[in-house]
Amino acid sequence: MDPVEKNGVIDRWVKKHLVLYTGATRHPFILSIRDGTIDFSSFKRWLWLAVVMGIWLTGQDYIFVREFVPFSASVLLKASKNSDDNSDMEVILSGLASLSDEISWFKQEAAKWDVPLSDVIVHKSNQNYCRFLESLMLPAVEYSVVFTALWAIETVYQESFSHCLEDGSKTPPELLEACQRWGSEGFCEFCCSLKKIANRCLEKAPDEELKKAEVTFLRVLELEIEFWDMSHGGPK
Ligand SMILES: Cc1ncc(CNC=O)c(N)n1
Repeated sequence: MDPVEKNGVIDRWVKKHLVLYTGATRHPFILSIRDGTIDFSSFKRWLWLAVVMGIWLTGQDYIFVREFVPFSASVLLKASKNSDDNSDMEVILSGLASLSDEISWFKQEAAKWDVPLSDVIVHKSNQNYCRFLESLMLPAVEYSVVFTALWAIETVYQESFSHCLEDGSKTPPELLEACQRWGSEGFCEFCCSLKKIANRCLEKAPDEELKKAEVTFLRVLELEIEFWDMSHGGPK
């Protein structure tokens, strides 16, 4: 593939796999937070459900994030060894710093709702996702491949939650704080930095590696959809 054609790999992939991408970033769970698409008689019940599901997913997300931290650290390690740009490390490090903040927030939320995080039972979909992260932590997995995963994981959350904050959304106030965590301007800029780095790495990647990164991108989208799907399965 000639270099011009490789430009903006990420945008090309998003366009090519738009159905799956939209499936992850506009999942019915997210749309139900945003739209309040319900008849008014059941509004209270819906609000209650949304809040309960939000809290339950928070417990699952806490478990996910505890696996996502070592994954991000493994990307950092690869950056220190393979990257030709020193600023990659700073971007990854800032991501790790916000994960530290996020873990404290999860604990605080759990205390507020009186749900002990130590008792959370890991859902099968979440377990699959954590296993996938583990497989990416192996030293042999290329920097461009893991970076694509990092970009995709963060961006699905950013796009989903910023959608819940757009004008006209009817997000329950109890969930606003969660939405602001990932829907904020700052997190959006962070995802943009991730995208630039991912594009830079992918432009230089040999075709074989590029194929692997694309498959990894699709796997993240599927796993994110399955993560949201837990909201109608409930605790299992
Ligand atoms: C399932 C999932 N995907 C992405 C994120 C966002 N990254 C870190 O917080 C998250 N918390 N959980």
